[in-house]
Amino acid sequence: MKEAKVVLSVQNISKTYEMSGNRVAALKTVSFDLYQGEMLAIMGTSGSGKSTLLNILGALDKPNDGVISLNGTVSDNMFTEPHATIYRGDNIGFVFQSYHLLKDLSVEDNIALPLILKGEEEEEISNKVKGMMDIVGLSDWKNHRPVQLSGGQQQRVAIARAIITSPPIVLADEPTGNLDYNTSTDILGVLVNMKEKFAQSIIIVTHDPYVSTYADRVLFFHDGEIVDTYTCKKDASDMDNILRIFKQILDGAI
Ligand SMILES: Nc1ncnc2c1ncn2[C@@H]1O[C@H](COP(=O)(O)OP(=O)(O)OP(=O)(O)O)[C@@H](O)[C@H]1O
Repeated sequence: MKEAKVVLSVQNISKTYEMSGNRVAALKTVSFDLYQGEMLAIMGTSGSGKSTLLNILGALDKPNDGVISLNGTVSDNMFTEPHATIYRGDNIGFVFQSYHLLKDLSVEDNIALPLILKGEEEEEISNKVKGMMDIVGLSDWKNHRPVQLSGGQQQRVAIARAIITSPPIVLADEPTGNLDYNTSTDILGVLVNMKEKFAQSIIIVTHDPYVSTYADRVLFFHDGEIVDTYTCKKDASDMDNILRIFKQILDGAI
Protein backbone atom coordinates (compact mmCIF):
# COMPACT_ATOMS: atom_id res chain seq x y z
CA MET A 1 0.00 0.00 0.00
CA LYS A 2 2.95 2.32 0.71
CA GLU A 3 3.86 2.92 -2.93
CA ALA A 4 0.25 3.34 -4.01
CA LYS A 5 -0.92 6.68 -5.30
CA VAL A 6 -2.83 8.97 -2.95
CA VAL A 7 -6.25 9.60 -4.50
CA LEU A 8 -7.75 11.71 -1.76
CA SER A 9 -5.86 13.69 0.85
CA VAL A 10 -7.89 14.96 3.79
CA GLN A 11 -6.07 17.64 5.76
CA ASN A 12 -7.26 19.14 9.04
CA ILE A 13 -10.95 18.92 8.30
CA SER A 14 -13.18 20.40 11.00
CA LYS A 15 -16.95 20.65 11.13
CA THR A 16 -19.02 22.34 13.82
CA TYR A 17 -22.80 22.34 13.86
CA GLU A 18 -24.79 24.99 15.67
CA MET A 19 -28.22 24.08 16.94
CA SER A 20 -30.31 26.35 19.18
CA GLY A 21 -27.20 28.14 20.45
CA ASN A 22 -25.33 24.85 21.10
CA ARG A 23 -22.12 24.11 19.21
CA VAL A 24 -21.26 20.50 18.38
CA ALA A 25 -17.76 19.79 17.07
CA ALA A 26 -18.58 16.84 14.81
CA LEU A 27 -15.05 16.67 13.30
CA LYS A 28 -11.88 18.11 14.83
CA THR A 29 -8.88 18.57 12.48
CA VAL A 30 -9.22 15.15 10.86
CA SER A 31 -6.40 14.18 8.47
CA PHE A 32 -5.73 11.02 6.45
CA ASP A 33 -4.86 9.84 2.94
CA LEU A 34 -6.87 7.42 0.81
CA TYR A 35 -4.82 5.36 -1.63
CA GLN A 36 -5.77 4.10 -5.05
CA GLY A 37 -7.27 0.61 -4.82
CA GLU A 38 -7.58 0.82 -1.05
CA MET A 39 -10.60 -0.20 0.99
CA LEU A 40 -10.64 1.99 4.08
CA ALA A 41 -13.09 1.20 6.88
CA ILE A 42 -14.30 3.92 9.25
CA MET A 43 -15.43 2.62 12.63
CA GLY A 44 -16.37 4.55 15.72
CA THR A 45 -18.75 5.21 18.53
CA SER A 46 -22.18 6.67 17.80
CA GLY A 47 -21.95 10.40 17.11
CA SER A 48 -18.19 10.25 16.48
CA GLY A 49 -18.48 12.01 13.12
CA LYS A 50 -18.47 9.14 10.61
CA SER A 51 -21.50 10.26 8.58
CA THR A 52 -20.38 13.88 8.75
CA LEU A 53 -17.04 12.84 7.25
CA LEU A 54 -18.71 10.82 4.47
CA ASN A 55 -21.01 13.74 3.67
CA ILE A 56 -18.05 16.11 3.40
CA LEU A 57 -16.02 13.73 1.23
CA GLY A 58 -19.06 13.45 -1.05
CA ALA A 59 -19.45 17.25 -1.13
CA LEU A 60 -22.92 16.91 0.41
CA ASP A 61 -21.83 19.03 3.38
CA LYS A 62 -19.19 21.73 3.76
CA PRO A 63 -16.40 21.73 6.38
CA ASN A 64 -15.67 24.84 8.45
CA ASP A 65 -11.98 24.36 8.00
CA GLY A 66 -9.44 22.16 6.28
CA VAL A 67 -8.60 21.06 2.77
CA ILE A 68 -9.40 18.06 0.58
CA SER A 69 -7.24 17.37 -2.42
CA LEU A 70 -8.12 14.95 -5.18
CA ASN A 71 -5.16 13.53 -7.11
CA GLY A 72 -2.99 16.28 -5.64
CA THR A 73 -5.29 19.13 -6.62
CA VAL A 74 -7.38 21.23 -4.26
CA SER A 75 -10.62 22.49 -5.74
CA ASP A 76 -11.65 25.75 -4.07
CA ASN A 77 -15.17 25.31 -5.42
CA MET A 78 -15.73 21.72 -4.39
CA PHE A 79 -18.51 22.60 -1.93
CA THR A 80 -20.42 25.17 -3.98
CA GLU A 81 -22.89 24.44 -6.75
CA PRO A 82 -22.66 23.62 -9.59
CA HIS A 83 -19.11 22.44 -8.83
CA ALA A 84 -20.22 20.10 -6.04
CA THR A 85 -22.57 18.23 -8.39
CA ILE A 86 -19.86 17.99 -11.06
CA TYR A 87 -17.32 16.76 -8.46
CA ARG A 88 -19.78 14.07 -7.32
CA GLY A 89 -20.68 13.02 -10.86
CA ASP A 90 -17.03 12.70 -11.93
CA ASN A 91 -15.51 11.20 -8.80
CA ILE A 92 -17.91 9.64 -6.33
CA GLY A 93 -20.16 6.59 -6.26
CA PHE A 94 -22.51 6.36 -3.27
CA VAL A 95 -23.77 3.15 -1.68
CA PHE A 96 -26.26 3.45 1.19
CA GLN A 97 -27.57 1.04 3.82
CA SER A 98 -31.11 1.32 2.47
CA TYR A 99 -30.11 1.01 -1.23
CA HIS A 100 -31.98 4.18 -2.41
CA LEU A 101 -33.16 2.55 -5.65
CA LEU A 102 -35.91 4.10 -7.76
CA LYS A 103 -38.85 1.79 -7.17
CA ASP A 104 -40.59 2.35 -10.51
CA LEU A 105 -37.49 1.60 -12.58
CA SER A 106 -36.24 -1.85 -13.58
CA VAL A 107 -32.86 -3.16 -12.45
CA GLU A 108 -31.48 -2.28 -15.88
CA ASP A 109 -32.78 1.30 -15.76
CA ASN A 110 -31.65 1.89 -12.17
CA ILE A 111 -28.10 0.94 -13.16
CA ALA A 112 -28.28 3.01 -16.35
CA LEU A 113 -29.47 6.17 -14.61
CA PRO A 114 -26.07 7.83 -13.92
CA LEU A 115 -25.05 7.26 -17.56
CA ILE A 116 -28.34 8.73 -18.84
CA LEU A 117 -27.78 11.77 -16.60
CA LYS A 118 -24.29 12.12 -18.07
CA GLY A 119 -25.84 12.16 -21.55
CA GLU A 120 -24.04 9.08 -22.89
CA GLU A 121 -25.10 7.45 -26.17
CA GLU A 122 -27.86 4.84 -25.97
CA GLU A 123 -25.72 2.03 -27.42
CA GLU A 124 -22.85 2.84 -25.07
CA ILE A 125 -25.24 2.80 -22.10
CA SER A 126 -26.73 -0.50 -23.16
CA ASN A 127 -23.29 -2.15 -23.51
CA LYS A 128 -22.00 -0.82 -20.19
CA VAL A 129 -25.15 -1.83 -18.28
CA LYS A 130 -25.14 -5.30 -19.80
CA GLY A 131 -21.49 -5.77 -18.82
CA MET A 132 -22.13 -4.50 -15.30
CA MET A 133 -25.18 -6.76 -14.80
CA ASP A 134 -23.01 -9.74 -15.76
CA ILE A 135 -20.32 -8.71 -13.26
CA VAL A 136 -22.74 -8.35 -10.34
CA GLY A 137 -24.78 -11.41 -11.39
CA LEU A 138 -28.06 -9.66 -12.12
CA SER A 139 -28.54 -10.38 -15.84
CA ASP A 140 -31.51 -12.67 -15.19
CA TRP A 141 -33.22 -9.94 -13.13
CA LYS A 142 -32.77 -7.05 -15.54
CA ASN A 143 -36.51 -6.39 -15.97
CA HIS A 144 -37.41 -6.80 -12.30
CA ARG A 145 -38.38 -3.87 -10.09
CA PRO A 146 -36.50 -3.37 -6.76
CA VAL A 147 -39.48 -4.61 -4.73
CA GLN A 148 -39.19 -7.97 -6.50
CA LEU A 149 -35.59 -8.44 -5.34
CA SER A 150 -33.97 -9.63 -2.10
CA GLY A 151 -31.99 -7.15 0.03
CA GLY A 152 -28.70 -8.55 -1.24
CA GLN A 153 -29.84 -8.28 -4.85
CA GLN A 154 -30.99 -4.68 -4.27
CA GLN A 155 -27.58 -3.82 -2.82
CA ARG A 156 -25.94 -5.40 -5.89
CA VAL A 157 -28.03 -3.05 -8.06
CA ALA A 158 -26.99 -0.11 -5.87
CA ILE A 159 -23.29 -1.05 -6.16
CA ALA A 160 -23.58 -1.50 -9.93
CA ARG A 161 -25.26 1.91 -10.17
CA ALA A 162 -22.56 3.50 -7.97
CA ILE A 163 -19.71 2.28 -10.13
CA ILE A 164 -21.21 2.28 -13.65
CA THR A 165 -19.55 5.65 -14.35
CA SER A 166 -16.18 4.32 -13.07
CA PRO A 167 -15.77 6.85 -10.26
CA PRO A 168 -12.33 6.66 -8.61
CA ILE A 169 -13.93 6.75 -5.13
CA VAL A 170 -16.87 4.81 -3.68
CA LEU A 171 -18.39 6.02 -0.39
CA ALA A 172 -20.39 3.29 1.31
CA ASP A 173 -22.42 4.06 4.45
CA GLU A 174 -23.20 0.80 6.31
CA PRO A 175 -23.71 -1.10 3.01
CA THR A 176 -24.39 -4.39 4.79
CA GLY A 177 -26.34 -2.89 7.70
CA ASN A 178 -29.65 -4.40 6.53
CA LEU A 179 -28.25 -7.76 5.44
CA ASP A 180 -27.69 -11.12 7.13
CA TYR A 181 -24.22 -12.63 7.58
CA ASN A 182 -24.15 -14.69 4.36
CA THR A 183 -25.53 -11.88 2.21
CA SER A 184 -23.11 -9.41 3.83
CA THR A 185 -20.22 -11.72 2.94
CA ASP A 186 -21.55 -11.88 -0.60
CA ILE A 187 -21.83 -8.06 -0.91
CA LEU A 188 -18.37 -7.50 0.61
CA GLY A 189 -17.04 -9.94 -1.98
CA VAL A 190 -18.69 -7.86 -4.73
CA LEU A 191 -17.07 -4.66 -3.37
CA VAL A 192 -13.62 -6.26 -3.10
CA ASN A 193 -14.00 -7.72 -6.61
CA MET A 194 -14.92 -4.28 -8.00
CA LYS A 195 -12.01 -2.58 -6.29
CA GLU A 196 -9.60 -5.19 -7.66
CA LYS A 197 -11.06 -5.05 -11.16
CA PHE A 198 -11.24 -1.27 -11.48
CA ALA A 199 -8.60 -0.08 -8.92
CA GLN A 200 -11.23 2.01 -7.18
CA SER A 201 -10.82 3.30 -3.65
CA ILE A 202 -13.61 2.52 -1.22
CA ILE A 203 -14.45 4.16 2.10
CA ILE A 204 -16.86 2.04 4.07
CA VAL A 205 -18.49 3.26 7.28
CA THR A 206 -19.44 0.36 9.50
CA HIS A 207 -20.26 -0.63 13.06
CA ASP A 208 -19.43 -4.24 12.25
CA PRO A 209 -15.87 -5.50 13.00
CA TYR A 210 -16.47 -8.38 10.55
CA VAL A 211 -17.01 -5.88 7.72
CA SER A 212 -13.79 -4.08 8.70
CA THR A 213 -11.76 -7.28 8.26
CA TYR A 214 -12.40 -6.90 4.51
CA ALA A 215 -10.72 -3.47 4.54
CA ASP A 216 -7.03 -2.79 4.03
CA ARG A 217 -7.00 -0.25 6.84
CA VAL A 218 -9.38 0.77 9.61
CA LEU A 219 -9.63 4.31 11.04
CA PHE A 220 -11.25 4.45 14.49
CA PHE A 221 -13.19 7.64 15.31
CA HIS A 222 -14.20 8.94 18.71
CA ASP A 223 -15.64 12.35 19.51
CA GLY A 224 -14.76 13.82 16.09
CA GLU A 225 -11.16 12.58 16.00
CA ILE A 226 -9.20 9.65 14.62
CA VAL A 227 -8.06 7.92 17.80
CA ASP A 228 -6.46 4.81 16.31
CA THR A 229 -5.59 3.17 12.99
CA TYR A 230 -5.24 -0.52 12.18
CA THR A 231 -3.72 -2.04 9.05
CA CYS A 232 -5.35 -5.39 8.33
CA LYS A 233 -3.00 -8.36 8.11
CA LYS A 234 -5.59 -10.34 6.17
CA ASP A 235 -5.49 -13.27 8.56
CA ALA A 236 -7.55 -14.55 11.47
CA SER A 237 -5.98 -12.04 13.89
CA ASP A 238 -7.74 -9.07 12.22
CA MET A 239 -11.12 -9.70 13.84
CA ASP A 240 -9.55 -9.98 17.33
CA ASN A 241 -7.42 -6.87 16.85
CA ILE A 242 -10.28 -4.75 15.51
CA LEU A 243 -12.60 -5.90 18.32
CA ARG A 244 -9.92 -5.19 20.93
CA ILE A 245 -9.29 -1.63 19.68
CA PHE A 246 -13.03 -0.90 19.40
CA LYS A 247 -13.65 -2.22 22.90
CA GLN A 248 -10.84 -0.04 24.29
CA ILE A 249 -12.46 3.00 22.69
CA LEU A 250 -15.87 2.08 24.16
CA ASP A 251 -14.27 1.56 27.57
CA GLY A 252 -12.62 4.99 27.34
CA ALA A 253 -9.13 3.47 27.36
CA ILE A 254 -8.23 5.24 24.09
N1 LIG B 1 -27.19 18.41 10.71
C1 LIG B 1 -26.74 18.41 11.97
N2 LIG B 1 -27.08 19.39 12.83
C2 LIG B 1 -26.60 19.40 14.10
N3 LIG B 1 -25.79 18.47 14.62
C3 LIG B 1 -25.44 17.44 13.80
C4 LIG B 1 -25.90 17.36 12.45
N4 LIG B 1 -25.37 16.23 11.89
C5 LIG B 1 -24.64 15.63 12.85
N5 LIG B 1 -24.67 16.36 14.00
C6 LIG B 1 -23.96 16.04 15.25
O1 LIG B 1 -22.59 15.82 14.94
C7 LIG B 1 -22.07 14.72 15.69
C8 LIG B 1 -21.55 13.67 14.70
O2 LIG B 1 -22.67 13.09 14.03
P1 LIG B 1 -22.51 11.94 12.92
O3 LIG B 1 -23.86 11.66 12.37
O4 LIG B 1 -21.45 12.33 11.97
O5 LIG B 1 -21.97 10.71 13.79
P2 LIG B 1 -21.85 9.15 13.40
O6 LIG B 1 -20.51 8.73 13.87
O7 LIG B 1 -22.16 8.95 11.97
O8 LIG B 1 -22.97 8.51 14.32
P3 LIG B 1 -23.83 7.15 14.14
O9 LIG B 1 -22.84 6.01 14.18
O10 LIG B 1 -24.72 7.15 15.32
O11 LIG B 1 -24.55 7.23 12.83
C9 LIG B 1 -23.20 14.23 16.58
O12 LIG B 1 -23.04 14.83 17.84
C10 LIG B 1 -24.45 14.74 15.89
O13 LIG B 1 -25.48 15.00 16.82
